Amino acid sequence: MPVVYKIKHIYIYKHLWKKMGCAEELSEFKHNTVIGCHLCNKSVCGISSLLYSTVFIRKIRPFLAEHSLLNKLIRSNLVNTTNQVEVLQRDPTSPLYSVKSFEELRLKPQLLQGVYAMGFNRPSKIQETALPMMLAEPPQNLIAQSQSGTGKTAAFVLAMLSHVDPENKWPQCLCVSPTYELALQTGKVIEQMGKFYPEVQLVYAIRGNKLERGTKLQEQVVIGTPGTVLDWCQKLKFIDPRKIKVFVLDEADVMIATQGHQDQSIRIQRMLPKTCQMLLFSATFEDTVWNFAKRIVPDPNIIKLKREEETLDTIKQYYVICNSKEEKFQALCNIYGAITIAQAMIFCHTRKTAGWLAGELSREGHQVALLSGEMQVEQRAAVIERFRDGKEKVLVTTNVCARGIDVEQVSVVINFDLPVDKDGNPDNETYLHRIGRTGRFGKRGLAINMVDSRFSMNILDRIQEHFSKFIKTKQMNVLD
Ligand SMILES: Nc1ncnc2c1ncn2[C@@H]1O[C@H](COP(=O)(O)OP(=O)(O)OP(=O)(O)O)[C@@H](O)[C@H]1O
Repeated sequence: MPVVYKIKHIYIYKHLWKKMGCAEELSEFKHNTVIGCHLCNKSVCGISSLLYSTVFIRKIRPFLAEHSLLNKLIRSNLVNTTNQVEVLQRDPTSPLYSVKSFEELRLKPQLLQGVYAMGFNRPSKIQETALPMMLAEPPQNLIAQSQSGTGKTAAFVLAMLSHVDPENKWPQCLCVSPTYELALQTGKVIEQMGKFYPEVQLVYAIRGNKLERGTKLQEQVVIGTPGTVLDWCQKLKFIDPRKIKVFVLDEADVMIATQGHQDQSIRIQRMLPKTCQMLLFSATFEDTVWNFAKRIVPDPNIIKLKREEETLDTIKQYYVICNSKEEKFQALCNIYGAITIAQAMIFCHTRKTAGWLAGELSREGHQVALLSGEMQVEQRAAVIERFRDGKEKVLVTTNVCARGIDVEQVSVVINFDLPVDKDGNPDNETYLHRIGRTGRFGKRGLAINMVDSRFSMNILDRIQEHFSKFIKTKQMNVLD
């Protein structure tokens, strides 16, 4: 029997360590997660800390591939961060902090089962604070803000499922999402959370889901995009809006950034009964979002963050200086090995740059996915699905998927171009949404901003000022 080191439930065999050609002392990797292959009883080491593991990972990559362990390696990142989440949940300053358990939130047993099956141990701050308000009798309206990836979706999904009367076979909860992809994603959470509550059914009011004229929906929960939901309520009459008990507006900031969505949402809201509970969630609350929120949610409870609380400390932010687009590309190639240990998203300002970058990376032999606005929504959803499954490690995109998309393995976000609005001013909300694709629910994340001109440096300075957050500079080779 070889000597086995046990580090946090996972094993490493000493003889294999040497065989893999690892000259480094084991102690150097003390804090790392180590994984073993259960199938062939061999083992290999995986490292959770992204940055100082690159060389090591390169060395063991062939071994991992041989034993189909690449996916487990990514999982090992998650194993370690479970501890991180638990630590954060005990820190009163963290958005994941909670004093209550899910039991204390008085959820239905079927939902409690669903929550635990999803691997949630404790609620986050937003879940702990918002759920009692949302579940109170009589129902209360709520406008709520919480940082990206802190469990807002899970919070309102639990509220909706708690309010459904499964005996009544008609739509009772209506959730409006700003995009097709987000509607699908939230729908998945509803399906997972409601897994042990099969009497409650869900239907998607999204483009492509064509129902026969005269259909009267029996599903109790409807999730969709504003245009289709409006049609289903008004023109096609699949939904009787007067019977809706809970109305959720998710990602309100994204909603109002999209032409026509604000108007459609208000028209839907006007058809709902006065007694309907209105819930509005957003990660950012600029004045425009506030005005919209107050118009749509009468007499609300409000949960709001201070500006300096909006960014998450678990996401480390840096910037690197390059002199041109080509230099940015070269810099990206240099750290490619590091960013593909887990998954990365690269944001560009235009479809043209995104297309160019994805093409260049592919020419260099890197396997990347491209997601941009001109693609059909179904095509976009398929790209996201492949990325979520880890089939591609790098997703090059524009703002089209900056917001709301939840892929937990994303550990690096790169702003190939900094986000600016149409007047050339910093787009702070988009910045927050983009970097929020990493650091999901307490996981560590890295955001790298590529600065290639005085103009972009000025944008970055203004972003730092806005969030009162100092962003450090780094040399690209140091990042590697
Ligand atoms: N209590 C919990 N315990 C563990 N994981 C959780 C918990 N609540 C949510 N999560 C997980 O955290 C991740 C982020 O949650 P969610 O998508 O609900 O965040 P969000 O605040 O809606 O994010 P965004 O602002 O980007 O839309 C998801 O993968 C979700 O499964």
